Formats: sequence, C-alpha cells, structure tokens
Amino acid sequence: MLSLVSPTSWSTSYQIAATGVATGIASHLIFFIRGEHHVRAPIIARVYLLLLAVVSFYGVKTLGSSEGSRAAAILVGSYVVSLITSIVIYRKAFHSLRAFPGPWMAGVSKLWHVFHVLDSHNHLFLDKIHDEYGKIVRTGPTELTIFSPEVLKVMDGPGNNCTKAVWYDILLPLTALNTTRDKAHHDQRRRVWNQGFTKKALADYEDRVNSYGQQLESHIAATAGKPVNVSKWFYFLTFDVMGDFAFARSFKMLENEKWHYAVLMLRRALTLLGPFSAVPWLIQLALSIPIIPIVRDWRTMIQWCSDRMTERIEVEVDKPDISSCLINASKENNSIEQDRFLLDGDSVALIVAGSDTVASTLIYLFYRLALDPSHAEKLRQEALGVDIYDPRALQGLDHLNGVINEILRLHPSVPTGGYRETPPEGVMIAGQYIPGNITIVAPRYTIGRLPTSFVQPNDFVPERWYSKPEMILDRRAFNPFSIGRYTCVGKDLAIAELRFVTTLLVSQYNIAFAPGENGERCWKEMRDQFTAAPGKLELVFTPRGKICFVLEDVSLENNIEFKQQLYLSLADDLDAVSGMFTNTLALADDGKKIQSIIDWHISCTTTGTSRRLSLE
Ligand code: HEM
Repeated sequence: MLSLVSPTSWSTSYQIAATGVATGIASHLIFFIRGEHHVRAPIIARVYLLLLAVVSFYGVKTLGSSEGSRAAAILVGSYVVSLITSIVIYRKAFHSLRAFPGPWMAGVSKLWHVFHVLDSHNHLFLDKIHDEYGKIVRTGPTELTIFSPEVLKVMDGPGNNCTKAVWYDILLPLTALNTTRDKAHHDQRRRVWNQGFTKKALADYEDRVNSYGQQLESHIAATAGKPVNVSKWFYFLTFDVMGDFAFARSFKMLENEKWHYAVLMLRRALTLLGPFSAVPWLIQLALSIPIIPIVRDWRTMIQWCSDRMTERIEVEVDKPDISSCLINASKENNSIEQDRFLLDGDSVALIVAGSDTVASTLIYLFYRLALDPSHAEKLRQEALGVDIYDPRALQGLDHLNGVINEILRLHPSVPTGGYRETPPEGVMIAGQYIPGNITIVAPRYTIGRLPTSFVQPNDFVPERWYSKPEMILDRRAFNPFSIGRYTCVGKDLAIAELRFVTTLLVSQYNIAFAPGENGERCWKEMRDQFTAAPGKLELVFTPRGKICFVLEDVSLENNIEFKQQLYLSLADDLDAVSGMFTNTLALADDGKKIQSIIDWHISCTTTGTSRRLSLE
C-alpha cells in the first residue's frame, strides 16, 4: 500500500495510465472509427481477452502479483475509459448526426436501444420515439429512424443509391437472396429466383395452397363451436405450404396436428432478433457462443434447412418447387459445391420469409373479423356466386382486397425491418439532407398509421381502398412488400393464399372470440423480430347452415348465365329450399326476388367437373 503512494510508483502509474489512454484513443481513431466491424465482433472480443491475459500475465511476472495486477488494472482501466470517452466525444460533438434530435443516449450507443426493447416491442418503442421527437430521429450513433412516407421510396424506389445495412450480414457465412448486400449479386440471384415464381409456377402453387387450405378447414370443421388457437393453426398452414413450395416436402403439421420440431426451433431462434436486431455486432457475438440455448436453436435450424437442401440436391422430386430452380441454375453452371453457402442461405430465407409473414397477417385478419363481424358479412356477400377456388375470381373482390390491405397497413408483417445505408453522397428525405453512410430505418408500423397519410389512421376501414379513396391522403405510406429491386418475390403467392383462406373460412363459418378472449393478446404480446410474431388468439368458428345442390356445366365466368341456371335449379327443387326459406317462398314466381335471396345466401365450391352450390 505504501509503495502505491511512493513518488516512483506514482510516476510509473502515470506512465502506465498515459499508455492506456493513448492506446485507447488511438484504437478508436485508427480502427473503430473506420469501416464496419460487426462481423469481426467475435474475433475482436477474443483478441481483447487474449490481450487482457497477456498484460496480466506479463505484469504479474515482471512486477509480482500485487504490483503486476495493479499495473494491469491501471492499463486496462485507462484504456477502456479513454476508448469510451473518445467514442462518446466524437459521437456527441463531431459526428455528422450530432444535430439531429433524439434521446441523448441514442447518440452514444445502440446498447441504449437494446435496453429499451428487451420485450421485443420495438415497433411500439419507435412509435413512442416518433411522438416525442418528430419525423427524423437519431436512434443510434450512426442511425436515423425516419417516420415519413417519402423514406420508403428514397430507400428502395427507382434510381436510389442506398444499400442494405449491416444487419443483413446476419446469416454469414451463408448468404440468402434477401441478405445479399451487393446489388449486382442480388440482381443476378433474383433472376434465378424469379424462375421459381413464373405465372405457370404460381398457378401450380395456388392449387397446392387450396389443398392445404382445405386441410385447415377440415380441422376447423372438426372443432366447430369450440375454442381454437388460430395463431397455432395459421402457423401450421403457412409452414406446411412453404415446406411444400421450398422443398416439395410439407412439415405435415396440419395432418399431425402438432408442431414440427424444426419449426419450433426456428421460431425460438428468431426470438433472438427481437431485442438484438438493434445491435448487429451483439448478434454476431452471441451467435459465436454455442452454449447459449437460443444460439443452439439458431444453429440447429440452419443445419436443418441445409440438410433439406442437401436432400433436394440428391433426390429429384415429382412436383415443382422453388429449390428446383435454385439447384438447376447451380447445376447448369457446375457450381453446386461453390454455391452451397447461397443455396443453404436461400433455404432459410424461403422458410422464414414465406411462413411467418402470411401467418401473422392471417392472425390479425381474423382478429379484426371477430372484432367487427360486419366485415365478415360483407366478405360473404361479395363472394356470392364466386368460385373461391379460382384465384383469378378472387382478385376482383373489393372488400376482400380492402381488408387485406388494411391489415397489412395496421399490422405489417415486417413492422420495422428493412434497414438501409445511405450512399456516401447522402440523400434528401422530406426536405432534409441525410448524410452518407448512415443507417436509415423506416418503421412501417408507424408510417402506416400517420394521420398525415390516412384519415382515421388507427381505425380499420377496408373501404378506404376502394369506395372511400379520400381516406388515403398519401399512398406512399403503404408499402407492406417493399418496392424496387428488393420487393417481395412472394407477394402474389402471399396475397393469393390470404384471399383463399379468408374466403374459404368466412363463407362457411361465423367467427367470434372464444370465451374469455378479447383479442388484445395478439397485438399487445406481439414481438417485432424483423417479422411480426403475434400473441395467441383463440376464436370460435360456428358453421353456417347449408343445403347443397350440384349443377353440371355452370359457367361461373358468366355471372348472368350462372344465376339463371341456379334459379332454374332452385325452381325444380323448391321443396328442398322451403325448409330454409319458408318466409320467402311466396316470392317463388318472382325470379328477381329469388335471385336476390340467392345473392345473399350462396357460396360455391368446386367438386370435380361439377359445381357444388351451398345455400344457407
Ligand atoms: C403477407 C406476406 C408477406 C409480406 C408482408 C412480405 C413482405 C416482404 C418485405 C417487406 C420484403 C423486403 C424485406 C427487406 O427489405 O429486407 C420481402 C422480401 C422477400 N420476401 Fe416477402 N413478404 C410476404 C410473403 C412472402 C412469401 C410468401 C414469400 C415466399 C414465397 C416471400 C419471400 C420473400 C423473399 C425471398 C424476399 C427477399 C426479396 C429480395 O431481396 O429480392 N415473402 N417480403
């Protein structure tokens, strides 16, 4: 202790501290301030641990255990303090974002953000930030979150020079279509993917969606009148569909009525992205520590997808799937082995991007229908006489399209994700210059609810998309699938799936909340983990009564002919109808009135070559 205060010791301590301070400042100004280091985070952490061990060992060896430990502590302490001080001073006083408004700590470190979103409610947190700080907010040392409809076009629209931000290195060493940061490489890869989404391929996938939809419906029929955890069943549906499209192999969750272990693992692994998406280097660091259970899930999930790809490379399948296009392109180039990091990455992207997104949209859609059954009734009326098994017939249903748009506006499947980096020359957004090499975040959740873009922005009004266009003030604020080169490759497929499943269930069932359920859990407990993961939703489906007629050769394309045929058929079989329509039988001679009754009560499904018409 005495030696600590001796003049020699003091000067030595000062020298050691000065060395620490100089090294700290130098490592900031020479290394950390330049370029990207997130991918190297695990290596940097190991180097620091090694240096710590070397300094401690050397100190103890040369100065003895007490003096040596003290010297090592002074060196390390002064290094860390000066490094942090240098970083903070630079970020707060010199950085090009220093003048942008935002929470003080946001300008210091992104760890601030992690601390605030440990509950994975990033969308709600950013919404609050918008209320407090306005349109353009500094939410990180090198990050701006921009709550303006214009930002989506500047980021991804025609002629933009933005690139994907560091977040997208998440799968490295694997690279998927959506995680490729190099634009030229992305475009080349996208051309390969597009071959899996031709009109012909889509028609085939749509037929397969129909059969999975029917499997879901038969489960609902079996549990009719009882509470159903629809969150679970919509995930079963969308993962089965994507397993089939991706690898020609369903997860069979609808059939087995239980989670597939790989899907459970994948869903657990994705929870990592809730709190940690804000700090990509922390994700890279965490992923390098396999003893963390969630990291084990992440790795097993990636291995599972990779194994499926191996299987698909080795075994030909008898139905088209998206992997076929990816594998064939690599086979044609004789580059299967070199492309494995792309193929494996793509298999992860396919499963996650195609399942989570559609499932969350379906959950919120049925939540809204249970909350306000008048929309379900409107959907039923609109689908009368429409062959719901024909995707083209569903395309023109205004209320259906309005409901889907409104769900994607209020409950976007990608609420915050889609981080971009500005080009070195910077960009102009909402009349404001945004400096170069800055991460920009455009939260769809808040942008879709801006009062400057939508009248009654928080209300569910599907009509704004067809009969009340005056309720849309700025359409640029609606961008659920992104635009430009990164636009969602599965958009048409997703919309076809949403249209079909919605019409199938709505035309056959009344939908209500289960006893004790009010629907709040599904949005209050939603996790924003790049894709949205809604909380549980329990509904009761009650079958609507039916009398069935089978009509041959009915042309559904021609509505008038269809109605005439139907009327004739009813007239032949009025006894069968009387049970249902006793109070309207008196009108049997009045074709028009019967027709209007039919308009209200008919839904139809296809059975083989004939059309089955179900009357309620
Ligand atoms: C409601 C359903 C869906 C929504 C809202 C949605 C939304 C999006 C968004 C916003 C992006 C851009 C993400 C980014 O910037 O990083 C995207 C990209 C992508 N989506 Fe979707 N998606 C949906 C369904 C699907 C489906 C069914 C598939 C697969 C069949 C799919 C496959 C992809 C892929 C591969 C990309 C990357 C495209 C590229 O970078 O070129 N998505 N999606």
